[in-house]
Parts: sequence; structure tokens; C-alpha cells
Amino acid sequence: MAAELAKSRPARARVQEKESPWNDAVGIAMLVLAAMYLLALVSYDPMDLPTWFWLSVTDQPNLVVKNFVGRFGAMGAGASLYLAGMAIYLLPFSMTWFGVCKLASNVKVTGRSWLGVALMVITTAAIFEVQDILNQRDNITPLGGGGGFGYLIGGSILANLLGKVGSTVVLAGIYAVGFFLASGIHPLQAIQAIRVEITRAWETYQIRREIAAREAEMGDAPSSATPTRRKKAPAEIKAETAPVGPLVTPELGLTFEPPKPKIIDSSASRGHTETTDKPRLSDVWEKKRAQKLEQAPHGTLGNLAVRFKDYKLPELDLLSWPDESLHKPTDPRELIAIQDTIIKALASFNVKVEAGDITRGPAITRYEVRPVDGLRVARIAALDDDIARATCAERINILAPIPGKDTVGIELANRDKVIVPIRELLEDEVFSNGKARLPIALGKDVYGKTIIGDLAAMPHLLVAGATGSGKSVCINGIITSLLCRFAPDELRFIMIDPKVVEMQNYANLPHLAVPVVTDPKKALLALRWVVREMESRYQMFAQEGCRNFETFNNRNRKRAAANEAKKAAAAAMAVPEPAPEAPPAKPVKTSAGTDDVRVSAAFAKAAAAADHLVDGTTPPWEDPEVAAELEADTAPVELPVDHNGEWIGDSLPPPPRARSQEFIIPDTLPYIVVIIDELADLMQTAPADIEVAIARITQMARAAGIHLIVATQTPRADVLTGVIKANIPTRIAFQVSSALDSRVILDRKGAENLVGKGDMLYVPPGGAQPIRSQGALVTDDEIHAVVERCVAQGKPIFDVKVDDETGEMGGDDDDGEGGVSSEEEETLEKCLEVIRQEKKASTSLFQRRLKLGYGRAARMMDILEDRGIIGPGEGAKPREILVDMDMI
Ligand SMILES: Nc1ncnc2c1ncn2[C@@H]1O[C@H](COP(=O)(O)OP(=O)(O)OP(=O)(O)O)[C@@H](O)[C@H]1O
Repeated sequence: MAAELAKSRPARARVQEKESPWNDAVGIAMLVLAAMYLLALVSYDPMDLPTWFWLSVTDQPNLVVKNFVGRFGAMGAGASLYLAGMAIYLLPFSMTWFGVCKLASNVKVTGRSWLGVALMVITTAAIFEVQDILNQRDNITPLGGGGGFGYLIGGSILANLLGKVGSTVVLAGIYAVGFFLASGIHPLQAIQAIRVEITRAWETYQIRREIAAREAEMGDAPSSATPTRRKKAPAEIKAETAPVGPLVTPELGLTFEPPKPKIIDSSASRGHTETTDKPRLSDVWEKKRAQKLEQAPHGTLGNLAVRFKDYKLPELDLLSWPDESLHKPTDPRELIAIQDTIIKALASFNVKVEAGDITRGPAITRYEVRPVDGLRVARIAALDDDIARATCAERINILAPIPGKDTVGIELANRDKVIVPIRELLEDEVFSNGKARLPIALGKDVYGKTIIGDLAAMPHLLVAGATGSGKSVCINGIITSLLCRFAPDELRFIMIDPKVVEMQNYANLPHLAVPVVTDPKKALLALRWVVREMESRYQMFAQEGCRNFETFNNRNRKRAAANEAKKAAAAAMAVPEPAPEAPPAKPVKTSAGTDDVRVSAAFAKAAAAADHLVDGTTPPWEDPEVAAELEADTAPVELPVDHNGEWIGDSLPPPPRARSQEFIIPDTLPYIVVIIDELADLMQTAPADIEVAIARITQMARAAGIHLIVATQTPRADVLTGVIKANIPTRIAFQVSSALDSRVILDRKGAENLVGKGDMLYVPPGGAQPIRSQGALVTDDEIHAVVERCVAQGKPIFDVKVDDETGEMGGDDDDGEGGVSSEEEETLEKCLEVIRQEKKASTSLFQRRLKLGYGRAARMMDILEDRGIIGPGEGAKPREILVDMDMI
């Protein structure tokens, strides 16, 4: 109980001793004095006193002093025993306690403490006198066991005034006050601890009695007719026999028994669970998708949905598991040794902490320490460099405190890093349970919990970190998650990759809405297209009376369900009539699936037309065969209506459309995920325009099913501007070189302490604290396998509008080689003629001879240089002609 009391002292009483170099000296001095005092008391002999001392009992004192502390000790002990009697023994013990406190610097020894001791000594002396304890009057204690104080206060005053019992009660009260003053223990806490002890003892007694009674009952014959004991409900028994855990006092909110430190190893991957009874996830999703397509109302399937109707999602078997044999088991002794080193390192700076849990994650291990009461956690955080030195760690991170815990976490990189395979995350229940609309596998936290984000909820994501820290792997993991979950008609990508090499793996992906954009100048056009697409989606939503992407995509199913319910209600209300023997109504009721086929075929042709266009081959309308087919399709389709003109198809009739309406509103729209791999490169070209486009997308695109992922390795304020950051609250920071960079990404420091290679801080949407985790690893082979599976099922159908916007594809007739228009080609011919005649080439020459403006003449020079006809410019000199002009 004393330990509990000591632990639970309130901050008021347990004022921490200020760290001072004198503390140790004073502490040691007190211990020495206490020892000498005690020795003097125990070895006191009145014959040691010199004759001149007022307590001397002889003219011939001992020649050889018997007192262990000499004559001085004898005089001190004699005077003390005379004044306070045997109660004086409290003094050296109190001094010893104070000396220890001084050395430990954990409790401040103040005047109040000494006053407390004085009260304790005096009241004890008085109690000895009143209660006649150790009350011999001899040479050692001439005034009795209570000494002079006891005699005067106890015997002469209190006993006469209050009697024996009354004075004992008063003296006990004063003693208690002295004890609280000396020890710093709050009286309420003492009562609390006593109450807890009593309750615990009572509970233990009750449980023992119950067990004994039950044993006795079991020993009795079962035929015992009149059981005397009421049988308790199982819950009651459970509550009684529950192990007594850490007791929390509701009044003070204090835990008297801190939980025992644990070692948790969450580094190993969960491994593949071969479950034959469970359907494969891709099958489940495909089935859902097929159902949606089947239920889509007549004529509203988009061309992508028709084209990829039989699309199969890549199986998770394409992704591999790491070699488990390489995983080294955790050695708890090693972890405990490191924790001890940390505790000792902190203790050497007078920072007292107790050991907490140790959690080994895939890349880092978190050592928890519990600061003693009264220690500010900031003091531990300030010693990060010293802990790093003591543990020989390259970088450490201190969580002071760990959110939601009463401990401080010290995170050190593991010597043997365990990778987190993406397959583990994709097989996780969280990924597949369908709660996340756009699930993306991110990684695993230090406790082994998988981190699966929902891009739809984010709704945009910023990924930043130094080069080689794991950004690309993270983005590839996100793309792989989406590829394993969505068909090309459900999700489309726009990839902007100014680094050129990062996204080449995805160049033929059927999910691409536009070819991978590598030219930073064209990236702006792609972003503008996204803005336009967003606006056109909002128009569609308005037309359909939907507020956002989800309601739009589910509107037909909701309407169909409502229609079904109406039909059922009407059928229930209708009086059943005998069915007339009539020939089946004409036209025969056609299922939604059947009537879709024809319209879908038309869309398929439209898709083929788009393909023709982007492939640069003959446009479909020039192909007589396709043209004839398209013509045939314009023949009126027999609609599933009854003789009253009422719709009898399984699906809903298409919504009425205005004649002027140019587009068919599709049943569902795909998500669009825009990925910008290096924002810094884009910000160099047209910072203001890019910033405006990103801000517009991030502010408004969420409800339109458009989501943005921005990555950068340059976390500077001019790249990640305030406007961009304000609109992208969800962030992932990989290792960066400085706390400044970390602040730019996360608005707080911490990323500079990451250890690289996928070690990241993830700020979830709405989450205040970043979660440290190890990113999922997806290898190049895995990416190839998944992409190949997607590519094998169809080529990308680029949106022609996008091509026009980005200028990447051959959709524009005007653009020839390298974006040179036919008009420019004509001017170029004239320029070549001028070069042939003049045998030289310069901008001014073209301006003069062809009456061109400077800009156009300079553009011609650039094209000629690009084509290797003329050499690079050398100041004012005419350019060198590199080819034989007669050969051109
Ligand atoms: N989650 C991870 N698990 C294990 N290793 C990883 C992980 N992420 C990255 N790595 C390792 O770090 C290396 C660099 O990663 P990555 O290419 O993603 O860095 P980056 O930040 O994209 O660099 P850059 O900006 O130069 O492209 C990888 O080749 C891989 O070995």
C-alpha cells in the first residue's frame, strides 16, 4: 500500500525537487547525519557524558567513551532522549527518508516536511506519556519514555484536560497531520488507498467464500432438496471472479496498478489464408458489376461498359507473398535490453521513467516509457539526441505522449526490416468489406493494423518525400489496389508523369482516359479537361436531380426499387379478375437485358469508332461496312410497351430528353482518378494556371467522383502552395531531409525522423495525428503482371475530347509530325526554298523574304532545328545547314 500511496501522490504534494548539484550533497549529508544520530542513540550511555554537561550523572565519566559517535554523540543523544524520550528515534528514520528523496530528486523536502516530523515526534512522545508506553524513568530517559515534551504536553496538559482517551484521540489526529505534512501524501488519497485495500480484501474474501461454498455444493448429493444458497447468474459469477485488474479510483481518476509491460510483435505478415469456402473477391465484385450492367435501363450503358462487359478483374494470385523463411523472429531479450538502455540514458539526465510496452512493427519498434508523476513529457522529447546516441540509432522519433495513452513512445528503426506485401492488404477484410468506396492499400501501422484508405472520403491525396523514400512505390500500390477492384468502365485514370519514366508501365492500360501525359505544358490542358468534365458531370446531375456522384450512379436502381414497390402495392390493391384466354400481348415483354443488347451494340460501334479515331486509321463512317451497320441501327427499335403505350420492360424507361440534348446520360459514370507524379515540374511551367486548375478540381470535384493524387519530391512552399495544401487535407509524408520540409507537407515536424524505404506518416482525412506506418510494397513484376492482365482484355478507349485538349493524339487533323500544323508545313516548304536559294538560314531572312512576323519566323527556325536541317543558333551568326538541300 505504501508503494501505491507513493505512486498516487497528487502533483500538489509531490512537488518535484528542482534539479540542483547540491541535492546529491545534501542528500548524502542527511544520510550520514541520520546514521550517526541513530548510532549515537542506540549506543547512548549516560556515563559517557562529560562532568560539565547538565545531564551528567557522575563525576567520573567513562575514560573510554562507549558511544559510537564519541562524547559529542553522547551529549546529542542524551539531550534528545531527555527532551523527546524514545519518540526521538523517529527523527533519524525521517532524516534517512529525506536524504533518499534528495538523492532521487523526486520529492521536495521543505520546511513543511520538517514541521511534520517535529509534530510526529512530539505527539508520539505525548502518547507514550499518556498511554504509559516505554515509560521508565532511568538514567537514559530521566523524564520517562515521552521525555520532557511528553511529560509536559501529554502528562501535564492534555491528560489533565481531556483524560487518557480524549488526549490520545487528539494526539493521533495531530500525528496524522504531521505524517501528511512530512510525507506529502494527500489525506484523501490515503483514505482512498485504504478504501481500495479494504474493498479488495473484502472482494477476495467473498470470492473465496463463494468458491468454498460452490465446492461444498458440488460435494453434496445432487438430490439435496432444499438448497440454502441462492444460485447466482453466470454474469454475476463472472463479475465476481473476474481478475482484479488495475483499480481506478473514480474520484481522483488515478490508476493504482499500472498494467504490466508487454512485448508485442506485429512485424510478420499475416500470410496467405487458403479459404476454399469463401468466394474470390474479384468474383464477388465482378458479379456485382454484372448485376449493375444488367439492371441498367434501356439505352443508358456507356460505350466503355459495353466494351468491357466481360472484363475480368486481375486475380490477387498475380501478386506474390514474401519469402517467410527470411523473416527473423523477434528476440525479446534484445528489445528489453534496448528499452533498458533508453531508461538508463534518461535516468542519467535525472529523467525517471518506468518501462512500458514494446511493440515491434514491420520497420520500426516502439518502446514505451511511463514518466513518473510530476515529470513533464517535454523533458523526454528534448533528450532525443541523447537517446539516439545511447542506442546508436541513426534517427529516432519521440511521441510525447502516444495519442490516447499515458506513455511516451520512442521509435527506433529495426535492424531487419519486414516488408509489407500489397497482397496482404488487398486480402484484408477492410479492403474487401465494401465500406470504402475507393479502397486504396497504403500500409501497416506499428501495431500491425492495416491501413486502407478510402480515396472517395479523402477526397484528394498529397504524397511527398525525398527522392528514394518510397513515393513511387506508394503510388504504384494505390494504382494496383484500384486495378484489382475496378473495371475500366468503373474507374478511369489520368496520369500526368513529367518524369516520363514513372508511369510508362501503364501506357496501355484500358483504364486510361487519356494517354499518359509526359509534357508538362500539356498537363495543364489535361487538368482543364478534368475541370470541364467535372462541370459537365454537374450538368448531368442537375438534369437528373442528383446531388452527387453516388446518388447519380444509384439513381436508376433506386427508382427501379421504388417502381417495384409501387407495382407490388398496386397488385395487392387490384381485385383479381379471371385472366382471359388471349394471345400474348404484342410486342412480347422484353427483358432489360435483351433490349439493351441492341442499344449496346450501337455503343459498341461508337466505341469502335473512337478506337478508329485514336488509332489514326480510317474513321468508321468512311468504312462502308460499318457505315451500313450504323445505318441499320438507326431503324426504329421495337420498344417494350403494351397496347396502351405503358412501359413493360424490366428496367425503367429512359428519362425523357429534350431534342436539343446532345449527350446521352449514361446509367453510371466512372470515377476519375487524376495522378500527378511530380508537381514541381508542372509548377515550373505555369504555376498560376496549374494552381488554379488544381484548386478548382480539389474544391469541387469530390461530388463529381473525380479525385486527385499529387506527388512531389520537392516539398517547398512554392510547389505545395497554401491554396493546394488547403484543399488537400489528406497527406502522406515519406522521409524528408529537414523538419522544414516536414512542416511544408504535414504542417508539423516528424517526417525528418522517418527511416526511408516506405516508412511514412499518414494523416487520414479528419485525423489530427499522423499515423506512422510502413508502406505496402508492390514490385515491378507484380505491376507488370496486373497491367498485362488488364491490357489483355482491351485497349484503352481515349476520350476524343481529351485528345483534342491535350493535343497528344492524332484526333486533330491539323496537327502533323511533332504538333506542326498543315499551315505551318506550307510555310516550312517556303522556308526550305529560301534556304535552297540563299544557302543560309536565319530568322531575319525568313521575316524579310516571306513577310513573316518574328514569332512565326522563329518558330520555323525551331522546327527546322528540331528536324535536324539546321544547326543550333550561335549568337547573330547564320545557322549552319546540316543537310544537302537538293536532297530534300
Ligand atoms: N514500402 C516499401 N517497402 C520496402 N521497400 C520500399 C518501399 N517503398 C520503397 N522501397 C524501397 O525504396 C526504393 C525507392 O523507392 P521509390 O522508387 O518509390 O522512391 P521515390 O520516392 O519514388 O523516389 P524518386 O522520387 O526518386 O522516384 C525502392 O526501390 C524500394 O527498394
